[in-house]
Amino acid sequence: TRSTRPQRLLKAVQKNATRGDPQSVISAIDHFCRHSEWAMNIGDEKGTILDSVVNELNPEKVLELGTYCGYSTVRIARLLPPGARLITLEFNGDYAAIARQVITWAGLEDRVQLVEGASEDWIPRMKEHFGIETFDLVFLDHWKDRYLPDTKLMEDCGLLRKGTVLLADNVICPGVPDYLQYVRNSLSYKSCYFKSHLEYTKAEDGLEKSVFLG
Ligand SMILES: CNc1ncnc2c1ncn2[C@@H]1O[C@H](/C=C/CNC(=O)c2cc(-c3ccc(F)cc3)cc(O)c2O)[C@H](F)[C@H]1O
Ligand SMILES: [Mg+2]
Repeated sequence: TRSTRPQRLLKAVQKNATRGDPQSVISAIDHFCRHSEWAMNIGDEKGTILDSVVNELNPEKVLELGTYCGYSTVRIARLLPPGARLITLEFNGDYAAIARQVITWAGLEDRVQLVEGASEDWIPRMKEHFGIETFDLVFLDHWKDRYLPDTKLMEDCGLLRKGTVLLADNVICPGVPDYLQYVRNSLSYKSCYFKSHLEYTKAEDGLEKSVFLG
């Protein structure tokens, strides 16, 4: 039967990227998505904004909601010091299998913990299962109607501390209106919008960076 797009994306990485070289993995995926088949990775333009937020924070503990093929996982993990940890949640087994291979091709498997499961099931287990008290950075890029409930769940589970940064993809396209309204009006967050474009297109999109104030 015909291969899937994530399988073809992985093939492009294995063909065009150098093992152990995260930048070549990023470039191979961006080239594939720009010239062969569009895929919903954050992409190179918004990816540069993600990079700057990670570099500014120098986070020890990072949570990613929605791994997909692992593109943003590689972007974030390549900037982390060896002692730091990125936990990424993905409940689609096919996507998780592809992402594991992409992350390993980049040579970043020792900094990344890919958990195959749903965010709503695993957010409440971060303390007892991973020994994580709070996160320094959370990257939201999963189902758009889950950004807000999962943010409230993270608050309730005590996973956010004064200064924790939430970075949300797609706040314009496809859009996350309920989440935006919440973080922009809540007294518990200082929020700002980074205007950009939908990956590999000219359509507007952007990232919302929200600092939890405790
Ligand atoms: C709900 N809890 C979950 N737990 C674990 N993994 C999850 C969970 N929910 C989803 N996943 C996992 O997270 C991923 C979901 C990504 C969804 N992303 C998008 O839809 C998305 C869409 C566009 C887009 C824009 C314009 C257009 F014309 C078409 C598409 C652009 C983007 O950058 C996106 O991120 C994965 F697929 C799913 O299994
Ligand atoms: Mg996205």
